[in-house]
Amino acid sequence: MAENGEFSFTSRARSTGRNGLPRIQTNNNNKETLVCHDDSATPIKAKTIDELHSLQKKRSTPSTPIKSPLATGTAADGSFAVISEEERQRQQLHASLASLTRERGPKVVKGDPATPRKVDGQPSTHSFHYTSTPTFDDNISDSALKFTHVLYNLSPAELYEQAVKYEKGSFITSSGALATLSGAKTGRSPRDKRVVKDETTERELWWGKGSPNIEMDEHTFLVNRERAVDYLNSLDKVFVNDQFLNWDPEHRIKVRIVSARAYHSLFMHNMCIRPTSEELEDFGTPDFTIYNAGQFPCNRYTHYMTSSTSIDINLARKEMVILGTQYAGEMKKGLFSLMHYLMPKRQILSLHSGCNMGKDGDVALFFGLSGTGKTTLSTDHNRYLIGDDEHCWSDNGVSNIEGGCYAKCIDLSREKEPDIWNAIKFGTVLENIVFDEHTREVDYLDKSVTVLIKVLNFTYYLESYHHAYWDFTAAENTRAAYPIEYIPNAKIPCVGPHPKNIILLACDAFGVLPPVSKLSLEQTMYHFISGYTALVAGTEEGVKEPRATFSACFGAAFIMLNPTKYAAMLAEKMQKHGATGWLVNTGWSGGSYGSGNRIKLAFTRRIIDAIHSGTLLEASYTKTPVFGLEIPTEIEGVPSEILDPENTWSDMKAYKDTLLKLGTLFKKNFEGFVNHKIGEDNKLTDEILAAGPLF
Ligand SMILES: Nc1ncnc2c1ncn2[C@@H]1O[C@H](COP(=O)(O)OP(=O)(O)O)[C@@H](O)[C@H]1O
Ligand SMILES: C=C(OP(=O)(O)O)C(=O)O
Ligand SMILES: [Ca+2]
Ligand SMILES: [Mn+2]
Repeated sequence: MAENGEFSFTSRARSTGRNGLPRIQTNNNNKETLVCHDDSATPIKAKTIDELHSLQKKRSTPSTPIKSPLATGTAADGSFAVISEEERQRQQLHASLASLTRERGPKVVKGDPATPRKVDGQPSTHSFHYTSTPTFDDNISDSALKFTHVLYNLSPAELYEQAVKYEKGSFITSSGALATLSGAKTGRSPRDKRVVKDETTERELWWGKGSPNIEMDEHTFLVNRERAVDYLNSLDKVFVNDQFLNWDPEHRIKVRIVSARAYHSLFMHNMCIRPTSEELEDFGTPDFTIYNAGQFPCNRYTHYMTSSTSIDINLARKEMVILGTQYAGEMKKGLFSLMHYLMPKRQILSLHSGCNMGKDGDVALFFGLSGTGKTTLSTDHNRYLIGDDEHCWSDNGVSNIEGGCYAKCIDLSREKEPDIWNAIKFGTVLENIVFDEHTREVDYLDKSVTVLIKVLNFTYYLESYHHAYWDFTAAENTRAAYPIEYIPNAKIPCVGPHPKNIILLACDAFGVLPPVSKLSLEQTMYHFISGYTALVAGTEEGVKEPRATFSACFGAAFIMLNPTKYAAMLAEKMQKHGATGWLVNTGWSGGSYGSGNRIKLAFTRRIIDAIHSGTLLEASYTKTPVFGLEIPTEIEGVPSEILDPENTWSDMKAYKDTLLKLGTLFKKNFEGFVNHKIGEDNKLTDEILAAGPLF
């Protein structure tokens, strides 16, 4: 017989029950009651499982004292009506989701349909309370009667749960990041980006050859908008994010993002500026709204539609519609296009650049096309990160447009990029990466998901001439999106003084541009307008060759006005603030792709260090043929022989041919700009022209 006081089989005589089975006794002293009694735990308040679960979640406390439930507002007829703050917000959301052609619907309800809210107490910032909570049955009704549940500004934890529960391909990785799939598109679709041409935009925007703005009319926009809104309303629930763009408080823009996926909502939560609870309560009407119905295609019978994807911007309506692509970068870069329109109107220059600041307040901008190193090089353990991709330069200095970073993570390593590596944790969205099914450890070398898409793009090629281009942005485009504060030395608020160094990044897969050259103002403008890079894309399996890309202002896909407008503003600002321009090749050395190698990241970092510290400005220089670039003879930590590409190629004829080939490509590209005036007179324009390759 056990005497340890925990439990024992007691003697038959004393404990046999009606069925003759011995009772279990936990306490020898408790002979009277003879019930199982666990007194090791403290008693809990809940009497039922449901009650217990209700204790698990504490209601968010409103950040400001609850406003009187009855606030005054003005009704449409001008009379004073009494509406609550809740009702005002509901009407706001309803307006965002309403059809423009149907009078009834949708019925907008805040909160998850799967977890109906209790009707009691005070309103919280995150849920509305209704006397009759809709059930799933309501959704079997027709479109005018069904409920659309709005999941409004959910937290990352809530979005994780939504993603893992309802979205195929969503998993938590070993470091806590949310792994997602963006579907068939793993990069942007620049040939499917359309802008409504109306009287104003016809006059103001850049149209025609070289412009990223493919025209569409207002009516077609509305057809696509309705398609997106109908799709969103057909769902049980949609996600709504209300957030900000631009850390400059004077020029902050309020954006609303309506989307169907938790992935999209979390992505934008990370990428836009997150409002405080107070700011959210006073958010009001957004300045711009995105309708992301990316899972749903556009209709090829609709005028202007050349594929099943369309990303449509209507500046007059302050709206953007996404159909047929779930690549989240479309939203971020779509808003960037908007800023490229709004900011120059206010004499503020919008820039496709990374930005960081030294301990002494020296600011550097990093311009470059996708994959040239803006994110990698602006993330620098010895400097404050202002932002990795989109900035504004105003009379006050620089400000980041975004609240997060979007890093490429192909071949990412902890050793080479520790800050980005460590940012991939809970809250971070990881797109299209591959992980171990059991340990959930990510294999950053694995390109399987994005490689598969190369084949898909080839299918598009057969389907339509419009897609007869190589999609550079999609290949090997695995990505991580994280809030900027995940980088330990982020500068919050993300603003800084006027830049001292303007670094133009080019990934020259031809291997003929020097690792670094110091530029005159005219050369800076020439290379800024050219916007050169050459990446490598596999055309057929096993055959890879560099291809030159020229993208005005290092971001032609996003600019709205003629490139000369931005160029003139940059020249004026650089002159006024005495900034120095640099051209840094983060691409190949010792030969083109195939024979040479990509310049080691460690060497590029030493080059950038020397720019920041000012030592490179003091170095001695020689001039290169063809491009006329000033190259330093020595940089600490970098082998001197690689500073002049001529020294690194073994085949001198091949080097000279390649150099001339690239020079010719530059000249040809610039022909498109020779007739445009930059700045007040023709003097600067002529000087910029003369700053290009001469041979
Ligand atoms: N010398 C180098 N300089 C910069 N990046 C390099 C270099 N060598 C390799 N890389 C890789 O190139 C990629 C640059 O991408 P990223 O910084 O995201 O570009 P961007 O932000 O301009 O699109 C990263 O994956 C980085 O690791
Ligand atoms: C998000 C993008 O930006 P980048 O590659 O310049 O970082 C993109 O081009 O899709
Ligand atoms: Ca980037
Ligand atoms: Mn970018």
